[in-house]
Amino acid sequence: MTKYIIVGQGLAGTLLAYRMHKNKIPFKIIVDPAQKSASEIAAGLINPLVFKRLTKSWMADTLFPKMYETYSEMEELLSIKFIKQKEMIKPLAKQDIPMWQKRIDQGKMNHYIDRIDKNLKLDGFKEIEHYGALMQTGSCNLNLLILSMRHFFKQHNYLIEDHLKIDDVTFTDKYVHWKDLSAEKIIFCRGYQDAKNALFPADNFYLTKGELIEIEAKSLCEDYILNKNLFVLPTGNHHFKVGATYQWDTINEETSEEGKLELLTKLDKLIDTDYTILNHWAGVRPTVKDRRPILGIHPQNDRLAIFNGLGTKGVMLAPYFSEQMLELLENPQTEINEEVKLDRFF
Ligand SMILES: Cc1cc2nc3c(=O)[nH]c(=O)nc-3n(C[C@H](O)[C@H](O)[C@H](O)COP(=O)(O)OP(=O)(O)OC[C@H]3O[C@@H](n4cnc5c(N)ncnc54)[C@H](O)[C@@H]3O)c2cc1C
Repeated sequence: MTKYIIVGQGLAGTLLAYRMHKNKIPFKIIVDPAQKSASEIAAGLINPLVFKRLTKSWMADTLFPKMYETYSEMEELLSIKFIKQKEMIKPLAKQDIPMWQKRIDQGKMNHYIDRIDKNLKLDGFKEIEHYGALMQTGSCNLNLLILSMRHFFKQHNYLIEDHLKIDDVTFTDKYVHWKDLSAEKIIFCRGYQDAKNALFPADNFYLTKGELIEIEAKSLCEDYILNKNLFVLPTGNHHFKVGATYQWDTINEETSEEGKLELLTKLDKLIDTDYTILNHWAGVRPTVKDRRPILGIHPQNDRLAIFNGLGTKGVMLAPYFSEQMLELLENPQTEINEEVKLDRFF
């Protein structure tokens, strides 16, 4: 008997489980390590802006402080560093400059835009005529975070490595049961696998496949993250993650030659140095039709809950919304953000 069963140990399950541990709430977390997880391959880029119309990312001012606070707590808990802050350089076309200047003059993005400038020559990159430089940007080494937390959960006897089949989950008056485990509630955090979860309404996800590569480039500058149509993220030892693609027509976890070609074509427009491809990954982002996370307890079955829909920005969203999710589980009357409520699909 435990209080909560969490299914899935990607970013969503990991952050929710971390909060339960922190609050000394009994739980078990089930993960099938053979089931691919977007979190284990994602680049983990942290970027507060949406470049298209140069706006702040949804709720950035609220999400950012919680994100840095939570990850630094977890770094301390695990005695490892998985967050790296690094300035991001966004090469600009001449016609972009007035909009960037306007945003700087308006003063609403002073936390995030450091400056616009020109003529930047970085080792291994083609000369950048105009650019914007961003602050509070960086990356989260998600693979390290997820696997270190898996080790931590194992040590504390929270983790069950198994594949959960929906048909094996049963409900009685007050409890939910799976194999020999019983709990007050089960929370699904299975990433894109929950797009086909028979226990919840269908057709709310609009999944996005993504591919990225890792390269080694001995003479490429490692001081900044470059972001123009794709990102070039230094990860140390002359290694860089380069990504990502957005594909909506074919949803699977297979790497493709087209995906690789798309990335290499864009990369070659940005850099002029030799490199070797070390890795190529593909995964599926749990993106929702209205682009908002999904949090909630099932209105017709209060033993059933979901925390999902972290989409393209899981690193920013998971810390804040895992806290809201736990508050909701502990007190179902808690008012959470309207836009993320599971109720919107009923
Ligand atoms: C190519 C790519 C690049 C990305 N880049 C970024 C980025 O730069 N920045 C950013 O913020 N976000 C990025 N994302 C998005 C980010 O990865 C997601 O928002 C986030 O990882 C989703 O986490 P999740 O826990 O919901 O899902 P997942 O990470 O997919 O986790 C699902 C979990 O459920 C488990 N599971 C599934 N089915 C079962 C079952 N039946 N039984 C037991 N366990 C099960 C899986 O093993 C896994 O542990 C990227 C995604 C992709 C694909």
